[in-house]
Amino acid sequence: MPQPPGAARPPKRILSVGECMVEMSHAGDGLWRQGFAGDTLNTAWYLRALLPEDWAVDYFTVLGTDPLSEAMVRFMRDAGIGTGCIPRHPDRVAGLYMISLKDGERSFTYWRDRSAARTLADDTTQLQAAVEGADLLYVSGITMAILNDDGRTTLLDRMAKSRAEGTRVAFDPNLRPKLWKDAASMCRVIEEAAARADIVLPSHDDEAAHFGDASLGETARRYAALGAGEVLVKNGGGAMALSLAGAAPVILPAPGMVTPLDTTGAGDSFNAGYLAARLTGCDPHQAMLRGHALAARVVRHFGALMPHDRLDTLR
Ligand SMILES: O=C(O)C(=O)C[C@H](O)[C@H](O)COP(=O)(O)O
Repeated sequence: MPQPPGAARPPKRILSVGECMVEMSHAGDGLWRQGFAGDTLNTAWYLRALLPEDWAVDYFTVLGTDPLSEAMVRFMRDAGIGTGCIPRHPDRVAGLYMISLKDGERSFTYWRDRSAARTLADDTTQLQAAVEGADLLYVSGITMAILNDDGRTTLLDRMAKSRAEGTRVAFDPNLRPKLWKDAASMCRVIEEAAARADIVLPSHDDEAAHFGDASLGETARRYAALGAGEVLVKNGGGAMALSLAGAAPVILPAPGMVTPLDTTGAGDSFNAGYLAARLTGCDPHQAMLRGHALAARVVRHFGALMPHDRLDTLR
């Protein structure tokens, strides 16, 4: 509907869907720091830091009624992330993960088998209500991994419907074999989800390990062939590949590597930098540079989430 002159434009809205967990990360001297993180929340966190105020960034998951679930919702709300559509499960609690580091490269141990978030697609109406009105829907392979078969079908349908209704759908395959029953189901569901996305943001090392892609270009081509109009293949801080509208991939040189302290959140923060730039009018090359600049900061920090006030200069 046309707006009367001078009327404020309604806010644009991103909805990120997935699981936020209690995070235990290194604090030095054998101590552990408790935070909150999870790939889709990490991207929402950095999107909130980067996007102007006329964008709403909302998160959809399911949490428990336990004190840590309460603290998690407060944590998101205090950061300016919308939590209004997060339902509570009466008997399940928030999941937990711990970061182990070897030369700055992270690996994760999870306690999330019965987390509340696993039920996020059990109620179709609730999910649909959360997605309604979103300009961008953001989902990852981890979101897919934590659901049961019915939940996966529900979320895949929602992605397809939202896309048909004009919501842009962005997807990071974020391959986590530990969360899947076997590699074949992981690869099948990841491709089904990617086939319902406009923007796909895979990481080449994971894709090479699980899909056998011999090059960055091959990863880009594979996802473009599934129907994504925009595929940006991340590459651990090195040169990346971009495929637009099914055209042959081009290689984008990256501006230089940094020595990481903890790579947790590198991919998620890159996605936020890239998407925030794309949503505010940058071309994919500029957006890649923004994503890279943010991820280069994040890997110099322990844990997935850097405080917003340390990101001021990136806005
Ligand atoms: O593994 C999960 O389920 C999590 O959500 C924990 C982590 O916060 C992200 O996985 C970090 O993701 P990267 O940006 O790829 O380092």
